[in-house]
Amino acid sequence: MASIEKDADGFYTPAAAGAHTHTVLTADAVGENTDLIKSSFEVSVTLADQQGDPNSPLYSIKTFEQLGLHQDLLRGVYDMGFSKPSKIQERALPLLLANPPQNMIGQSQSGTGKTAAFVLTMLSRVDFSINKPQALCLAPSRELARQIMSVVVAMGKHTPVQTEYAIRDHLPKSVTRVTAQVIVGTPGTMTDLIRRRVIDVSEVKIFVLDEADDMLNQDGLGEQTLRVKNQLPKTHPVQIVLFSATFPDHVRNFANKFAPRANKIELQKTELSVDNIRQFYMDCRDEDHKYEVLVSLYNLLTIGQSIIFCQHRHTADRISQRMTTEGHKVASLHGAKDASERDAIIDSFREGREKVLITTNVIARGIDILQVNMVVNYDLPLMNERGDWKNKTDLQPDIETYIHRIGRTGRFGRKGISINFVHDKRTWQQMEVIEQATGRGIIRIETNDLDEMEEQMKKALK
Ligand SMILES: Nc1ncnc2c1ncn2[C@@H]1O[C@H](COP(=O)(O)OP(=O)(O)OP(=O)(O)O)[C@@H](O)[C@H]1O
Repeated sequence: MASIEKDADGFYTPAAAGAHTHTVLTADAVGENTDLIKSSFEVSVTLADQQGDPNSPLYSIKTFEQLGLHQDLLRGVYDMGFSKPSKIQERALPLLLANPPQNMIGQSQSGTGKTAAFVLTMLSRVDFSINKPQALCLAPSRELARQIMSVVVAMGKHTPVQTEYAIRDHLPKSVTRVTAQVIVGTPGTMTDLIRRRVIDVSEVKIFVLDEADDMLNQDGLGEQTLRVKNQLPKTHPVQIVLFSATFPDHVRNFANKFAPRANKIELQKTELSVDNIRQFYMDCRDEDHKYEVLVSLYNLLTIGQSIIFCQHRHTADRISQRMTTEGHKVASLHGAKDASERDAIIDSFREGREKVLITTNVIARGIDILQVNMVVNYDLPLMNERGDWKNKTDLQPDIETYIHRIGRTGRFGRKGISINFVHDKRTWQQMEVIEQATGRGIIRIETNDLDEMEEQMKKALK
């Protein structure tokens, strides 16, 4: 790997922002004035405004043409309806596409378009005349791996790219060789397929970790992720690309070793979450009251779509079963369900067939469903110092998971709201810690004042 010149602190500093243009759809361009068209028109106008605001993470002075993408990929990007790059895309893509390839540690808020940045890089690195794996991408959940793959397929639509999954229960045991060029998966299955030589890594040129801080967490997926990296060829450089909305201090050192001499795009601690997500809390009397409050919110939860996060699988099961018995339509998703069941549940939620999804941290990261306008932290995310929440001692608020959970709403400049349930002094203090760490106010709403909640919701989502 060629060494890279950087500033005295070792960081890449992008050029100062200059003039910008607004891209606004005209009423004629959107056609008839149905509600759906009107709302997509409003979103487009808002996005265009934000993409022209230098303080927004969606801001860019460049066009996709100026970022050095191949014509076929540009067509893919425009087919997806993107008109201008976001800040992370504008800053990261020229560095990611430079030759010789350079490593990257990239940070940008949730919902600001990191996926496109690394997917376009993977597709740019592939030699389509070689039928061997060349780009590997790992994510912490099968749901996220499947979503990333949908972006690879959409952006690569005008290329001959072949793709394959490395997720549990996907490839039949009879498959002995994968010829696809881009492989997206989870670390356990990826390691296994490489070890069994079903995936031949001899031509791999780029290795991407989405949600990289999670993938490198030494008490979680870190060991398996490192195993994949150690299986990669030593005969030629492999570009290592790490992306996340969060990089807590305890994984930064490991990230720097994992992606040596990387170009870095970093956020300040005060910029971690986007301000289009309004945060609220409700002070419940006890655990059982939390359930009653959730049920009382059902009508508001179903205005758009909502995701309810619990700390444990059994809580997700318990409240979804109880709500279902009481006549509400909800789905529940967690890691103890079968692979095929998980796929069916998330697909059905994505298609809007269910409006309320009760889940655990399994989909706290990366999942991109634009209609989700509400996130409820039924339980606040907690962990102990070692990043382990199963061992109940010494549990502290898990700031990173909180940021990712609320980031399931407010995607790419849209408005969203989050509601935290607290029910005793301890949970109240935990929420205070979260409020301080994220630097954003969390507003109280009375548990019995649904009118106030509705009013606040209208204001927040306007
Ligand atoms: N340049 C663009 N113009 C319009 N929409 C975009 C653009 N780039 C990305 N998007 C859309 O924005 C949404 C969020 O993008 P993406 O899922 O990549 O966010 P992310 O930064 O990876 O978020 P997270 O940290 O939650 O994983 C997606 O629906 C994506 O299609």
